[in-house]
Amino acid sequence: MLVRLGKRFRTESSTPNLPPGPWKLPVIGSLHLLAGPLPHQKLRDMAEKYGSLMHLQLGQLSNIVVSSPQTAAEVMRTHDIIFSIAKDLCAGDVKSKTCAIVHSDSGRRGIEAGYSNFFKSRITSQPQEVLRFGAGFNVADLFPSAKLLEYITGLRPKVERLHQNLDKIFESVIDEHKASKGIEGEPDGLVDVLLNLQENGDLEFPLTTDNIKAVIMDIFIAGSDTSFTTLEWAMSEMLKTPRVMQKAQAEVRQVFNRKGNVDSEGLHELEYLKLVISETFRLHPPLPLLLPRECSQGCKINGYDIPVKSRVIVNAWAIGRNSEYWDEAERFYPERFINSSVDYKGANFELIPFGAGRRMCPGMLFGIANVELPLAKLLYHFDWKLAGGRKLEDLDMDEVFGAVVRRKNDLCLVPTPYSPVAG
Ligand code: HEM
Repeated sequence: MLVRLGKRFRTESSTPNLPPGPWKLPVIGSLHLLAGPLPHQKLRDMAEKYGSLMHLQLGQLSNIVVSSPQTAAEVMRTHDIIFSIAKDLCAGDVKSKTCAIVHSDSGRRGIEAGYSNFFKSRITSQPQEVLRFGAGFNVADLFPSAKLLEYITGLRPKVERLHQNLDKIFESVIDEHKASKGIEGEPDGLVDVLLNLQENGDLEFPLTTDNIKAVIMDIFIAGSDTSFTTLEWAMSEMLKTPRVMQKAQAEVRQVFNRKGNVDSEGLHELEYLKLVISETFRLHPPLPLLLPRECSQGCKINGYDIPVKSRVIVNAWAIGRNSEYWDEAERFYPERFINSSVDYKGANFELIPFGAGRRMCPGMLFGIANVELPLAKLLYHFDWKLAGGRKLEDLDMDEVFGAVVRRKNDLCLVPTPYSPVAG
């Protein structure tokens, strides 16, 4: 008996004190509870029951789900060094190069020129596919030791095909840029900037052609759907709340009527539009679960043990709709940001559409510009109504989950051109 008791004592004392979480089945853990199309919503519902720091066993993976500003601050500010972004999404070395390039001046100018060239050409549906695979909720991802699952579920062949397609596109883009190097009148785009950096070697690290491809991919994948989705949600919410649409439109037209068109110079005068964008980020952060992090060494948070290799998921969507922090949290009400010190730049953990801490989005300023300018143009040049004579009450706000959460149903609108003279 004594031996038995001793064994039991040893086992109990070595059992980690995990954060609370739902019940689990053998092998799949709590995977069945996450079934359904919108994991960020399911995770929010579970967090209401188990708390803002929750343990969730999914297959072989131990997940820690964070759903409140305080816990997010604790994880992303205090424990940032311990949690690194999960390595399947991040060939770490390439990511740091991307960040350095996005932050460098020539990098930023190149990205602006490169974006328009790229969208004129061939990258169209690929970003969505990459983001879908990157979301980390594929069954094969949850059983990392069962390599066969990658083939049974078809994940590996699909990812490899996508990889080959993208590689061919990037290869041909790089070749074209090498061939047209030095042609007068051609502005330097992103690829030219990267090729120059590779040739002149003025970075702290050598830049290989594979690195260049990865950086291009990172920037276009991370920057295209995120901005577009925000634009679409902003338009949807304004249509649902005509008062906001009219106010935003009146502001844009008042600022730009003297010029007759919208350009980036007057954008800083659009104070109300900025509130609209903040409110859109609060209700519709394009990456609702940010990017998953991995715990590189065991640690304690709020008194609970966080095991090494746990995947840490921060539910930015749930945080933005947390009624303890936001009055009438589900209402689209841009005025809530008037005289508010809360913004989305990473210091206020109740609003983190760009993440926070060391791994915060390095493309934030560019992302905002990508939303502000087109939104101002849409509002200035057109009045909008729903297509097919549909009523505003019929406009749904259903979501579909990829790594970017976008509208489930397309937003079909009829534009009526606006003329400043008639206005
Ligand atoms: C509305 C636009 C955008 C939103 C909402 C957004 C949001 C985010 C979020 C939430 C993350 C993860 C941060 C974290 O987990 O803490 C991220 C990472 C990243 N974003 Fe953005 N982003 C946007 C636009 C852009 C643009 C335009 C670029 C590039 C030009 C970009 C490049 C990146 C990169 C490279 C990372 C990975 C950083 C790392 O791993 O350390 N993003 N973004």
